[in-house]
Amino acid sequence: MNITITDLTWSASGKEIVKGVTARVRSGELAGLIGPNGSGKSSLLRCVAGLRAPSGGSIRYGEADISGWPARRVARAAALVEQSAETDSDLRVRDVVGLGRTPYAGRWRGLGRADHEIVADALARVGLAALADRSWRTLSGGERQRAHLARALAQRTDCVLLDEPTNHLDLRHQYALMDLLAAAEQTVVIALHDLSLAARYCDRLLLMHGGRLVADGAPRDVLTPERLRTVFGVDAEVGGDSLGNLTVACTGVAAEYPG
Ligand SMILES: Nc1ncnc2c1ncn2[C@@H]1O[C@H](COP(=O)(O)OP(=O)(O)OP(=O)(O)O)[C@@H](O)[C@H]1O
Repeated sequence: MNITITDLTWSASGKEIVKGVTARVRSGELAGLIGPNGSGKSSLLRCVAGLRAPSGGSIRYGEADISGWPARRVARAAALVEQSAETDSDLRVRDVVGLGRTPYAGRWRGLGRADHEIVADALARVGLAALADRSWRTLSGGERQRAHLARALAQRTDCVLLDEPTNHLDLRHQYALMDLLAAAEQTVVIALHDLSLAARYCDRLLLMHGGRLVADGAPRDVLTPERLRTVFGVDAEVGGDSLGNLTVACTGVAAEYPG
């Protein structure tokens, strides 16, 4: 399913935070949302996930404008993994992942057999099958992050939106997560700080700066040394590894950075 964002604006506390963003993520694409701290990535993702009502513009899933959609309808189309998604109560891991089935549950009934199978499959895909009956409280940060991804997978949506899902993960799990997303048939938008991961895995990159979308294209077109200096404030070398993957190596803080 395509996600079409048209002239999207979102304001909070009287301040415009997302400023007229227009972009289209095509069905099945893995799109990376990059930009410095405070550039508006999470705000944009939350609008796309229907959790924030835009102050202007529109978001369409396929041909349908989602404004006015009830949360349950949005949750059947797009799953969001938030940056520090917390789950307070002392649930088992499989119960937390089972929350992904909520948009499909009847009012008075719990999960059915098919739901339990979907939960087990999602846990297996993120490598957490062995921890299914563990208490949520006992999980490490990285295990929690993977369980939140499993919850999103269990939601069985056409779109998956992820806000910095790699930030607690060790290297192997970062690459495993990106492999999983790259192989997924869903439309994926992922906010990432790690530009090497973004360069290697994403079909295209959306670069945010100061609430605006300042570049949108293939990683090798977006990640130029000039943009890394002016947008991120770093000096960097953009090159390739022996497998032909694009690489970004920061060499230091740029001497001049307008912010
Ligand atoms: N509810 C709010 N009220 C006021 N300001 C907000 C609100 N939500 C976000 N902001 C501000 O909007 C800006 C963009 O925030 P956002 O979280 O979208 O950035 P980000 O690119 O995801 O940053 P990071 O990389 O640090 O996670 C920040 O300056 C933030 O302080």
